[in-house]
Amino acid sequence: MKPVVKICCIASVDEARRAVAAGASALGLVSAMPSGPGVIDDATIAEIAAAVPSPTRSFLLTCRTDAASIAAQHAAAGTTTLQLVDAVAIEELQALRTLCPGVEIVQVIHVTGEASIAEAVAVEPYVDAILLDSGNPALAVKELGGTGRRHDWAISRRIRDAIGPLPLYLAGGLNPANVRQAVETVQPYGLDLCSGVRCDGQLDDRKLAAFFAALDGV
Ligand SMILES: O=C(O)c1ccccc1NCC(=O)[C@H](O)[C@H](O)COP(=O)(O)O
Repeated sequence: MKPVVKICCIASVDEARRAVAAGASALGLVSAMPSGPGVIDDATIAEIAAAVPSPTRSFLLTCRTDAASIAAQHAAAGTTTLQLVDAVAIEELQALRTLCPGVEIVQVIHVTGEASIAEAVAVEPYVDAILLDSGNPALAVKELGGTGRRHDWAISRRIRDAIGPLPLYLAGGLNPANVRQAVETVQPYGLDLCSGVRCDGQLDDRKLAAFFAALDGV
């Protein structure tokens, strides 16, 4: 089945509309992060989320790790989905379920090596989807996304096979030239990208169209 596409680092209502028109079924709104090119302020996140037409989903990307704080941020943002870009303790994931009933929770795993497989398997029972990305949370200034880098898709495929039917998104350096190989290798439920459809930080309609055209051929 052809993967759904989430366009991330959306920075304005205009970018949101253009991404949806191109074929995106989800949009990513990046809140305060230790690093990265896609961060926008909380007021802009709420403005864009309110303008996203149903059934398009709006993902709030947060690096917070305590349930109460994440739930408060999500309520203020008005988004449909939570994307946790840093590791969150199991007890906090359980608390988040109670605090945000009905809200889809997507946990990011940064694929840094074989240990990432066990990390994904450990969180699988507590989340609605896993998103594999290419950050490096071990750095002094954490990298938690928007790197434009690929990771080892062979490990991503092993994670796909290890977590059973749970939806799996693939992110990290995806672009029109490599998306076909990415889908054939990993067989993800969804694709997520930021830098591959941008020029000088701005969403680029030609790159967007090229990405969806490349996906049509998969
Ligand atoms: O873009 C950022 O600044 C960012 C920072 C911290 C966490 C996530 C961030 N971006 C959101 C995403 O989920 C990206 O789509 C994902 O990391 C892939 O980015 P890219 O490799 O540039 O396609």
